[in-house]
Amino acid sequence: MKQLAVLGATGSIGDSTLAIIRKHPEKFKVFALSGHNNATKLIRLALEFRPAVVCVTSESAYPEVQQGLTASGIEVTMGHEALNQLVNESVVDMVVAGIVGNAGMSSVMAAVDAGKTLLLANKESIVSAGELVMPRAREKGARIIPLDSEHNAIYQCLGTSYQVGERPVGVASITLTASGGPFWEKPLAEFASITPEQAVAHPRWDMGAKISVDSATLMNKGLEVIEAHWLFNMPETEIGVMVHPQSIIHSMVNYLDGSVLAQLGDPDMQIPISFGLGLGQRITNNASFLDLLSVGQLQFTAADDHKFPCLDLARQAIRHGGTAAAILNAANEVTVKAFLNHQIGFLQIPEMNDKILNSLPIEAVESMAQLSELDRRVRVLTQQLIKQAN
Ligand SMILES: NC(=O)C1=CN([C@@H]2O[C@H](COP(=O)(O)OP(=O)(O)OC[C@H]3O[C@@H](n4cnc5c(N)ncnc54)[C@H](OP(=O)(O)O)[C@@H]3O)[C@@H](O)[C@H]2O)C=CC1
Ligand SMILES: CC(=O)[C@@H](O)[C@H](O)COP(=O)(O)O
Ligand SMILES: [Mn+2]
Repeated sequence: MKQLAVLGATGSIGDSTLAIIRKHPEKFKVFALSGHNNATKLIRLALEFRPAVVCVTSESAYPEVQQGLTASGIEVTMGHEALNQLVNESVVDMVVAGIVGNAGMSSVMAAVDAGKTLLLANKESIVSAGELVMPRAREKGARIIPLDSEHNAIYQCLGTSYQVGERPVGVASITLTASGGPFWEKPLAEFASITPEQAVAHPRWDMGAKISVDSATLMNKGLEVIEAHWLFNMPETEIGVMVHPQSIIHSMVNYLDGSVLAQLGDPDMQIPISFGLGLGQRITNNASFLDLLSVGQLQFTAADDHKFPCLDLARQAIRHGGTAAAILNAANEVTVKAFLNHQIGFLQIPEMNDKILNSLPIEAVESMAQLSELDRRVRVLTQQLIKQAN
């Protein structure tokens, strides 16, 4: 029986994870759940899964959750410090990192520091702090299993002896597939009028709002190139991106001898998450089986950097090195939120991300404290830029 801490349990990754756990009560026990603002859902999940601890990271949602769980005997804690403590509990075998954004960074580092098995969906923490997280994972013996569908696909193709963080042997390059998002075929001239409602309507995946907007700008693919750079220890030049609108091939490994291995499946996060939860062993989930005859055709095209500049911004950030990716990531979190709140237009997301990335000094990455302070500073500067534009 594996004891799990499911962070971001109230979100989309939380939903997919808990749907698999529901199927395997003999294999998994939920030790802890975390949520931020959605008190009602967190209470409901806690009463269903009966964890020992529930952590509410938002101060304003805490009283409601505490009250809702008083009679249950479940311990309710509050804040990110408390979250890091529960991740560190000796009984925890696996941590599912399903928090969105840089807010997940300290708990990812806490899991790595505690030498836990980390099932990683929260890509932003690796984008910002990969230079610190990866060596610390090696030092502490923490096993990282990527849940992000592309990275999980690469991980599956690399085989069971591969350890995340190693440079894969015999590999010339990897290719990350991208759906292209909802605007792949839309003319650039129409981008200025794109609404948040249109942007979150992803054609293939059912995900949270932030990652859905990232998919629409192709920043998601940019963040994934940076994530792959750290997880697979590969240079940016060996990480290709190909638009594949059907989202059936989740990514590919191009071996030195010309062989290409790919992982295929219906676009359902339960597939990569169940591979992670099973620690490489196949366990059942609720996903459908792929029927290629009904899919019919698989298409591939090159990414369009002119229409979607965010992908290239991410490549620039890797080439700059140091704190560049953390700057880009923080700016993007703020611009995406402003777009979702109707404060800026769709085209201003890449424009402002570019402006922030290319106006701040880039430093060597030294500590988590430095990255947290930088994150705070970039958010303030990006907010100022948004204010000036309005
Ligand atoms: N959804 C997907 O299919 C995929 C997601 N990912 C990655 O997984 C992560 C989660 O994405 P997704 O599940 O879609 O996002 P959601 O928006 O659906 O869920 C986000 C979760 O994080 C919690 N949360 C939000 N803000 C904070 C905060 N400041 N501190 C602590 N917790 C917070 C939310 O709590 P609450 O709702 O209670 O406020 C919720 O539990 C992202 O990094 C994303 O890029 C990667 C691949 C696929
Ligand atoms: C499910 C998943 O891993 C997402 O990151 C997905 O890849 C988003 O789709 P895009 O390819 O459109 O970014
Ligand atoms: Mn992905």
